[in-house]
Amino acid sequence: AAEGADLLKATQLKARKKRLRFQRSKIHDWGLVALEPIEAEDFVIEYVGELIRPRISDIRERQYEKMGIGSSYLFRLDDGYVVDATKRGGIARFINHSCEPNCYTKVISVEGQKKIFIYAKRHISAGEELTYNYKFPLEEKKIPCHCGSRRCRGSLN
Ligand SMILES: Nc1ncnc2c1ncn2[C@@H]1O[C@H](CN(CC[C@H](N)C(=O)O)CC2CN(CCC(c3ccccc3)c3ccccc3)C2)[C@@H](O)[C@H]1O
Repeated sequence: AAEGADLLKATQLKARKKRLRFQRSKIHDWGLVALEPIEAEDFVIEYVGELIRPRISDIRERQYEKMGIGSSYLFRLDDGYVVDATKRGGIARFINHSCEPNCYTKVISVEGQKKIFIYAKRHISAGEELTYNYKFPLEEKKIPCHCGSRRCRGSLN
């Protein structure tokens, strides 16, 4: 808990709002682009959504599949909890996956409330699309990856 609070304070200190914009992506549909340079390890944005329990997320996942909107505004946490950005989400839900990402995610629990923060893995120039590794579990049905990086694994899952 202490570690979470310190990390949250450090994040808030470094969290001078980064100017970001969602726009058409070369990777997939819409993506999130940095409008200003971002330094390595800088806090970029929080993945905001509703924190839902595993059972609820299964029900919603089936709902979204039925509505044909895919389940991927869902950010799965290690303990099975899910942050669902489908209905009430921040623009972080537009960040695409890359096999050589320029950001990484960190889950911090503060007073029992889990928050997902996205940090820069390296210096990001203005105009670059933000990406992180989705770390999707391996599945039979592959989603081809269009990240375009040299060491692309070819699929998201
Ligand atoms: N490297 C990559 N290579 C190939 N594909 C990649 C890569 N990275 C991400 N993706 C794709 O992006 C997905 C993740 N995505 C990241 C952002 C995305 N680019 C986007 O433009 O939304 C968020 C999800 C995309 N979905 C959109 C639903 C939308 C909808 C559905 C049907 C018809 C119209 C609209 C919807 C709208 C309103 C409410 C609910 C759903 C959610 C991955 O699951 C994968 O399909």
